[in-house]
Amino acid sequence: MNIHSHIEERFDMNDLMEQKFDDITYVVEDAAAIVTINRPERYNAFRSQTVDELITAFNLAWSDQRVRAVILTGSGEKAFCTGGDVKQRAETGDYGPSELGRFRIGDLHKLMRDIPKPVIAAVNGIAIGGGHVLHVISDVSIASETARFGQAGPRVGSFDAGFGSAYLSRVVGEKKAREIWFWCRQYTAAEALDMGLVNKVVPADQLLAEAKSWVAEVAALSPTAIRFLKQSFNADTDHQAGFSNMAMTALDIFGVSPEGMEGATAFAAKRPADFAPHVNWH
Ligand SMILES: CC(C)(COP(=O)(O)OP(=O)(O)OC[C@H]1O[C@@H](n2cnc3c(N)ncnc32)[C@H](O)[C@@H]1OP(=O)(O)O)[C@@H](O)C(=O)NCCC(=O)NCCSC(=O)CCC(=O)c1ccccc1C(=O)O
Repeated sequence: MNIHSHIEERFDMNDLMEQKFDDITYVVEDAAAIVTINRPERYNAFRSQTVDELITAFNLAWSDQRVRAVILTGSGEKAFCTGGDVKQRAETGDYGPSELGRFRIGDLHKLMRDIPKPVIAAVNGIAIGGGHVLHVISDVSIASETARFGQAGPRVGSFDAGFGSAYLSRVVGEKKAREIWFWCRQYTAAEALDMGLVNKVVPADQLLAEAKSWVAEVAALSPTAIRFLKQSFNADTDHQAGFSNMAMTALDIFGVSPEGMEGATAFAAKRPADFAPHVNWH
């Protein structure tokens, strides 16, 4: 018995896929696991439960011998993912209840890097904040012509001082990464292509077909070579996981501070945040 049949015997993937998801959908089609964030009424912002479900989905995709690459996308045409659910944060100061009592966004980032199969972000609309980070840490990004990109943390009292900033600067360079974070501007798909933030831009109605064709193409290649290569690319930036841990701890404290809460409360109230009382440089 080889290792693969052993795994299949112990874990019937069809049973595992019976999992019920509320915030995402998960389907396996040919060699592709398609993970769709499904909270269109919140522009696919994630809460703790969404992150729990994404972690389950990526673990399923990792174990499923049929799956050769994962496509991560968002439901609807408006948004890929708009990051943390700011309305939830304004309401409760956190991202809501979770399976293990923790908001495991850092675990999700690490899992997306560690899964030994390419992760393809199919960016179908706006990717902002923590949603932008999800596409940045994906192995490749394919964008619809209507997609928009940016970070929003400093506008809503948040930041990602882990992969979201350090790895972004590896992708687009220090100057551009600092511009993206410090000015919280939004960029078109064409601009994203120009700065090397995405691999390809296609018309919106061709996005999923394009992503699936990338899966079919990579599925014909050596899975072990791809696995080694992904781990080799990661090895060069894996130390950033340490910064990420510190960033999560910092954000736990900052998120509920008066300055952090002003950003979230202002967003929920649809008014500009007033950060002036929080200027405090020693
Ligand atoms: C995305 C917008 C620019 C879209 O603007 P617009 O087209 O004008 O539409 P709106 O009317 O604003 O939005 C439509 C509708 O969706 C709701 N919505 C949008 N985004 C969110 C959200 N993030 N949370 C909750 N709800 C959202 C919006 O309120 C509207 O609802 P109505 O009921 O119709 O009013 C614009 O919407 C926008 O700027 N959105 C906020 C983007 C944002 O600030 N995102 C959060 C950034 S901070 C973050 O993601 C933290 C990430 C994180 O959790 C983290 C923590 C620790 C370490 C690392 C991370 C990490 O990196 O992930």
